[in-house]
Amino acid sequence: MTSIVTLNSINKGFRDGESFHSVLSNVSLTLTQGQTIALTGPSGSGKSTLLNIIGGFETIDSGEMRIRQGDALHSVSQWQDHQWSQYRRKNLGVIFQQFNLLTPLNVRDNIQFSLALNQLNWSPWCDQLCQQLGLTPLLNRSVENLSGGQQQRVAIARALAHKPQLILADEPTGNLDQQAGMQVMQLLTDLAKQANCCILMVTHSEECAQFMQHRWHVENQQIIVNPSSTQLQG
Ligand SMILES: Nc1ncnc2c1ncn2[C@@H]1O[C@H](COP(=O)(O)OP(=O)(O)OP(=O)(O)O)[C@@H](O)[C@H]1O
Repeated sequence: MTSIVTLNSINKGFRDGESFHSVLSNVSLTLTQGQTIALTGPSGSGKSTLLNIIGGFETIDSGEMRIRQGDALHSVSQWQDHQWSQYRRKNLGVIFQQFNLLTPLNVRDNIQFSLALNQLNWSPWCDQLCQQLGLTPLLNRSVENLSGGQQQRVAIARALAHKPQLILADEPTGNLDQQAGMQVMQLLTDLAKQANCCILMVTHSEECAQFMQHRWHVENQQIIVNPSSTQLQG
């Protein structure tokens, strides 16, 4: 199994006035190529914080994070902004609950925009993505006029268009009804498998978690890998 991100004994907390609030304590984990993980845990336990650390949107207080670029894992401790930007553009796809599409643009331009950031052109893979996501007839439609399920399918196409090694998803079906949510989960997992992408997905939904191969549960500043049902209930 090829490791793409490793965290080694990392700590993260936030300062609140005079006090310090520890969120993740001495956490070690490895994300590997093609692995899919549901990240669950109580509200405020640190799920989004973990996603933000792995995406380079939050720094760690101590410990070591390493990220694969090419043939090797590199420590990010000395990375400058431009190295984080390059990592995010090339290696990362992000899917949010609120879709975060460029609303004045049509479907094709939303996907093309993300490719252009990597100096990539529209490829047969993009045609395949659109086909499987049911977006081909919608390519010239403005995204603001699409339904929630359609918009989330555009967000998935955009996140996967450059075949990133890692997809970070934060409640990707949180704004969708049950049926659209399950359809989006099926498409996301099928397409990520075709592209050999790892998915780390925050979810509060048991149905969504079932689509992932693994479950990581955040509680008491720790991550429990593949928890028992007793641990999930607390
Ligand atoms: N930028 C910040 N400044 C201060 N505190 C923060 C910041 N970001 C997160 N926190 C705190 O860290 C803790 C973990 O927050 P986080 O958003 O990671 O939780 P979560 O598990 O994703 O919660 P939810 O399921 O409610 O979205 C919370 O107590 C939150 O208030």
